[in-house]
Amino acid sequence: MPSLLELREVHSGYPTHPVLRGVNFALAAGERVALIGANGAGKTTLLHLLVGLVRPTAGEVIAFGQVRRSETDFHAVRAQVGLVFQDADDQLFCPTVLEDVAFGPRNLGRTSAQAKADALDTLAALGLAGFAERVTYRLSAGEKRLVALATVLAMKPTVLLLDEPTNGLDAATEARLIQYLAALKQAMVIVSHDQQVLAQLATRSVRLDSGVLHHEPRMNSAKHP
Ligand SMILES: Nc1ncnc2c1ncn2[C@@H]1O[C@H](COP(=O)(O)OP(=O)(O)OP(=O)(O)O)[C@@H](O)[C@H]1O
Repeated sequence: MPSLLELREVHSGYPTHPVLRGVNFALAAGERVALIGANGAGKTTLLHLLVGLVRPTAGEVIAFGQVRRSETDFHAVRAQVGLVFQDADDQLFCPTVLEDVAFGPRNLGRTSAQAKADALDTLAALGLAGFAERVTYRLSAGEKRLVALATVLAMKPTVLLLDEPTNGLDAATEARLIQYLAALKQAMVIVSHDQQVLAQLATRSVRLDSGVLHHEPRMNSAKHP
């Protein structure tokens, strides 16, 4: 099966130090891959490479069968690949929750009525019905995390990249979120240190260590979609 997203021999880093050294990674349809590794291992960097927010110093990024290099290339990728940032404050910038969640669908060219409907549907599906008129900056950290996820899901992306999606959630909300994500058909990469995510959601995992990506044995406990 052709990959949705792929990194081939990718190197990345900053003038002071290398972060990734020759990483090979491929995400296929239906997979939910957990990306694990110590703090500072380069997990966020890897997600950002997949959507062109960080560019490789060597190697190739391939999305939907095409090598992507320019900002225009990645603009098209970002219309189909939804990234939920590690810090929800990087995702939310509108006065109200509804405006934030409708922003993405509207930006993709949907009518304002359709964007609003998509936003309200997504909020309801995430158990956030009633949040539409809330003031975004006054939400709790956990509420912000769920709304940040809603901003991405409302765009109905083909692929989801989730950077520590369960951080700061209470146990009941986390369980509900995992169940919700497990029912989605989209392929996803999930950066997580959370055992529940690994056990219940991931279909396999990869681990970054000293800039090298290790492919872990396949997991059996999570159900494949
Ligand atoms: N703009 C930058 N300039 C210099 N170094 C950076 C920059 N952004 C990230 N780094 C460094 O790159 C390394 C990888 O960072 P990254 O955020 O990808 O790690 P991570 O595995 O996601 O970490 P965590 O689990 O703590 O979120 C870290 O050492 C970080 O300090």
